[in-house]
Amino acid sequence: MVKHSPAPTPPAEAVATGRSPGVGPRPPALEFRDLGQTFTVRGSGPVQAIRGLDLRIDPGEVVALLGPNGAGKTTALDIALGLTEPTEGQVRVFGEAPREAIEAGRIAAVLQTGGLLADLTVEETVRAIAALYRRTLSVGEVLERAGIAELGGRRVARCSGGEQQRLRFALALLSDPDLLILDEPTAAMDVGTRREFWATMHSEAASGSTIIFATHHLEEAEAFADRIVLMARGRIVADGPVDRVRAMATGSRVTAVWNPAAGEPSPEELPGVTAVDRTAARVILTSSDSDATARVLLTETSAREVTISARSLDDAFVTLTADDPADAAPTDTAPVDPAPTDTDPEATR
Ligand SMILES: Nc1ncnc2c1ncn2[C@@H]1O[C@H](COP(=O)(O)OP(=O)(O)OP(=O)(O)O)[C@@H](O)[C@H]1O
Repeated sequence: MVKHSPAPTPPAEAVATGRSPGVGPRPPALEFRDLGQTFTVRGSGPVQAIRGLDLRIDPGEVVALLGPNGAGKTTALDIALGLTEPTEGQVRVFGEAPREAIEAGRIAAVLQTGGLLADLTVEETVRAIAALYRRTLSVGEVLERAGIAELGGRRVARCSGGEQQRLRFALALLSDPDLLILDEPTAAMDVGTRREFWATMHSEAASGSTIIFATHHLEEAEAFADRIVLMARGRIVADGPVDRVRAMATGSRVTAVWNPAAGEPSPEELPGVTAVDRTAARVILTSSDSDATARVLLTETSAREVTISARSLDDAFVTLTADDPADAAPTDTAPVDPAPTDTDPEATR
């Protein structure tokens, strides 16, 4: 888990009033309010890519935007970058319209694809883009920060996919942005390059940048982000710290032969339990914290033959994001599918 440097301590006056002198309260790095995006497609019906999205990301957070194909991740990021004007709702970047934030150099993006000129060298590419800005970091510094200082003289055409992606990252760093947006930045990278890329991003995050990245890889989100926003069909279906969302996505099934006696807790009261089912012989609990559930069952109740069934992370992720969006609460309390499967490997405790 990445540890961030703490936000700068405001002066006492600012603490007392909740405001910084002269500049007002610190606005969120990114805020969507009741955001909606409907695309009109000629020859077919409208496509609702984003529906009623409320999201607030504070400065210094590292947030992974997860979800299956078509969930609306790219559309949401495009709106944050001012590339798409939302059809409903509001978007603010550090309290401003996205275009203003971009003009002020406060937000930058590393997109999956993006024109790089094959015949320029890495350094020439950075110099060419730097010339478009009024003020930038030095070319040497961004190459260093992107981990490609030794590639300055190499032609872009000779760079690997991962190196080209680092070059895009160097370009994004030129304006020394406070908010970095990465849309599937490692999609074209092999495992080793991917690891190196995230190591570089770690140091950016450690210096206090806000980072939002879209990914399909739950493991990548888990390794790098401290918050996951899980989207499906244009809505948020889960939002919270990585451990919490991971627990929701990996919710286990705990079963026991148990008929609660007087004085024992009810199944619903056990820690981590999100759903309770019964068969003639057993009580079946869906739990976000199977260890805690089983511990109380074994130590504080008359339950016996306690079993825990692990669900695969991928299966759980699919279940969570495949829910009917109309039923999915846009909060961090999305339910985990309680349906047990016969093929779960069971471990008896
Ligand atoms: N310009 C467009 N015109 C019409 N429909 C669009 C447009 N852009 C996106 N969509 C549709 O909006 C929905 C959300 O797409 P989006 O690209 O935001 O999803 P995503 O989560 O980024 O998917 P992926 O993981 O595949 O990149 C999809 O149904 C997509 O087909």
